[in-house]
Amino acid sequence: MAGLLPVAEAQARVLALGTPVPSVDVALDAALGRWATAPIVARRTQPSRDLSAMDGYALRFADLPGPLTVIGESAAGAPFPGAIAAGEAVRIFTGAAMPAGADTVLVQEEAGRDGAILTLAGDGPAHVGRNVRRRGLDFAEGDILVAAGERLTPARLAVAATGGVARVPVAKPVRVALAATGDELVEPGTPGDALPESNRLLLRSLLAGSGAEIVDLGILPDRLETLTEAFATVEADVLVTTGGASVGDHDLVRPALLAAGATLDFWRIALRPGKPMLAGRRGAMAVVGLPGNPVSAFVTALLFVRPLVAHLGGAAHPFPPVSRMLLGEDLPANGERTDYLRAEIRDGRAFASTIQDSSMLLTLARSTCLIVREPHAPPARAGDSAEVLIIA
Ligand SMILES: Nc1nc2c(c(=O)[nH]1)N[C@H]1C(S)=C(S)[C@@H](COP(=O)(O)OP(=O)(O)OC[C@H]3O[C@@H](n4cnc5c(N)ncnc54)[C@H](O)[C@@H]3O)O[C@H]1N2
Ligand code: MOO
Repeated sequence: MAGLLPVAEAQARVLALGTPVPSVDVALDAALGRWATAPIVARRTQPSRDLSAMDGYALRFADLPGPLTVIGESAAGAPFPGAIAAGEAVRIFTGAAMPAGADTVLVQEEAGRDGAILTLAGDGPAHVGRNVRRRGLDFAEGDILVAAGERLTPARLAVAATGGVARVPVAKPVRVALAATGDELVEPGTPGDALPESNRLLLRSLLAGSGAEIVDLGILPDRLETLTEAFATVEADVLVTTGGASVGDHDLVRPALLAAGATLDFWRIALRPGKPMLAGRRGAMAVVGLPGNPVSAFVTALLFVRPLVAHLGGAAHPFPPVSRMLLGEDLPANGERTDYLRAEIRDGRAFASTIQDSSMLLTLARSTCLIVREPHAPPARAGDSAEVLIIA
């Protein structure tokens, strides 16, 4: 279709519309889901000294099979103060410091104990150093624990804490203004038969846990003056609208944005669902106008809005990761738009839903992935490998 922007080009242009957000240091507890804006470097070595990996006896490997004399105890947080000499052992527990002179731990299941006398009751350690965690096994002071641009996952926060880091550099919250448009829409839970508005909830949920701060503009009516006023006065890093993006007489988002002083970068993408998406700027604020159909709003939010917010939040890899999956059924040749087919994964295979209508939320809700079909892709066969985006 002439004039429609390819998806990858549209994605690059949307990222370029954003204005970088400054960094700030926050406590680890406030950083989950955000991105490190600078490398997080270990301030300590882990473990900071040689530790036992097991409950048992610290000894000198050369002294085995013994018998040995137990001269004391080393517990985590209460190390044995002295050193062991030839023929001696120290009772030791997991995580406790190795006493000076010991090089190996005999696990207690393979030890015989009679008073202070320790004997070998099994095969014993296979080699010197067995069951000892050497100083620096995990990382050393100065090592990079989290690279700039990486997401702060639970494990990365835990390694930062272990590295002696209490505050981490992240982007300030990205302010995302959300506006639904449409005279037919009511807030969810409103009695009656009117259409509950669901796109803002979808967007809030997709952005949850990424450090975004939502500026809620609510449901706006299909009135040019009201939309213009809202778009001209909102203050945010990103404005996301839904609905009113197409060509109907009541599709007023584009004229309202222009009247509000925004400039449009593009309108309409070679994408199904989501063709009528538009993008531009008003001053330093990026503007993304999503189509109103809920599935179109979901797909465009996944491909454009969440990556833009991640990019402004410092993400090195803001786009949704692509996986591969075998197709469960044949697929017909594709048309000129990149298609994101709602599909379910069963037994490791992706089955596309029979009806791919962009208004059908239940189909989307039941889907676990989107099958990506490139423009003009030839027919595909069951068992072929296909690109998918995992969505649930
Ligand atoms: N003559 C043409 N008509 C349409 C075209 C076209 O190229 N030529 N494109 C179609 C495509 S593709 C899409 S997608 C839709 C998108 O249109 P709009 O962005 O203008 O969306 P609306 O008309 O406002 O709404 C579409 C549909 O979705 C419902 N909706 C809207 N907002 C919400 C919301 N926040 N929560 C729940 N549901 C919502 C709305 O009631 C409509 O049913 O245009 C095609 N038309
Ligand atoms: O391309 Mo529209 O987004 O499907 O229904």
